[in-house]
Amino acid sequence: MKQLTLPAPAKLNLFLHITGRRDNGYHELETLFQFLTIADTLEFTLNDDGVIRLNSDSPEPIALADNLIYRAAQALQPYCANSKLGADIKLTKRLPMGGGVGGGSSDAATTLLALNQLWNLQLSPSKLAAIGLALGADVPVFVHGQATFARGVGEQFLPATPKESWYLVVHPQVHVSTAEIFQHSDLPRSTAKLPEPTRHCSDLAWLELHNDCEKLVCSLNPQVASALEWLLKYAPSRLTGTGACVFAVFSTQQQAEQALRELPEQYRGFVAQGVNHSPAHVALAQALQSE
Ligand SMILES: C[C@@](CO)(OP(=O)(O)O)[C@H](O)COP(=O)(O)OP(=O)(O)OC[C@H]1O[C@@H](n2ccc(N)nc2=O)[C@H](O)[C@@H]1O
Ligand SMILES: Nc1ncnc2c1ncn2[C@@H]1O[C@H](COP(=O)(O)OP(=O)(O)O)[C@@H](O)[C@H]1O
Repeated sequence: MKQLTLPAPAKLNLFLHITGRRDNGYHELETLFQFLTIADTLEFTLNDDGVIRLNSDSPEPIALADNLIYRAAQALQPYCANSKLGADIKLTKRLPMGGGVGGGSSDAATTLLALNQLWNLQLSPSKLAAIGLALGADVPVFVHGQATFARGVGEQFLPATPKESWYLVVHPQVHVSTAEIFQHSDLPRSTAKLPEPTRHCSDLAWLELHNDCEKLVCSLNPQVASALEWLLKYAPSRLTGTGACVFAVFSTQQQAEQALRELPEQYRGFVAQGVNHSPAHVALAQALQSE
């Protein structure tokens, strides 16, 4: 295999509870991840000069050394017996950056999955997830590729099967710093741990759950508050991750598309379906089958 094109899907945190804080400052979370059908696209072409090149159409350029795609590829190079193996990578960016839909983490995970194949490394999913965790807390979820109830700081996973609803995701066009939210003194940090996580994930009792970052993010960013207020006129709605994106849940694509048509022009938005198997894994399996 010399070429591989894979999606890097978005995620939503259908809820996000903060249940404590560790001595190192990191927060203990309980959160439900589901993938979306909207994705960045990454095209990988094997080269034999040992160099990793990235060609990105991203509207917000990132220095190569900071790009999670480049960092993921670099993290795999020590596992390559043949030091002449490199990759030319083309990124088509569709996901809003730093919006709580996980685009950077997903790009990193797709890079790990693709180069594991192209460089024939045969690293297990657990090994790839461990390499990914060093790049970001959400990377392992994208590497495993299954909707997940996660506990701790990105290290305890239970497969989940939330309803594959349709979502209208709205980006209020502001940037929220994850680190700033987690450092804030007003962030609630003591939500009780869920007694029986699997029950909550399979029947999607998520309306009874919440996102502990939502109130603080809304109070610091009036644009997020007003986007959420607008969405709530249409359907149950919530913040994803630490924002800035907010989402509303609909039973049908038509309902979500209808609300999108009425989106005020100061926001950006898209409609996508929630899926419990990552589109990256579906595409990888198809590529391997047609080999
Ligand atoms: C909380 C989530 C939920 O999906 O938010 P989003 O980034 O998606 O909005 C993520 O796990 C975020 O993951 P990621 O964005 O990779 O965060 P990291 O780079 O690992 O951490 C950024 C900063 O947030 C704080 N942080 C992050 C995760 C965590 N469980 N506790 C923390 O206190 C730390 O101060 C850290 O330095
Ligand atoms: N390929 C990439 N795509 C998006 N963001 C990236 C990428 N590489 C590095 N980053 C950095 O990671 C940060 C978090 O990215 P992203 O995953 O989009 O945010 P979030 O976790 O809030 O959804 C961005 O603000 C950006 O600085």
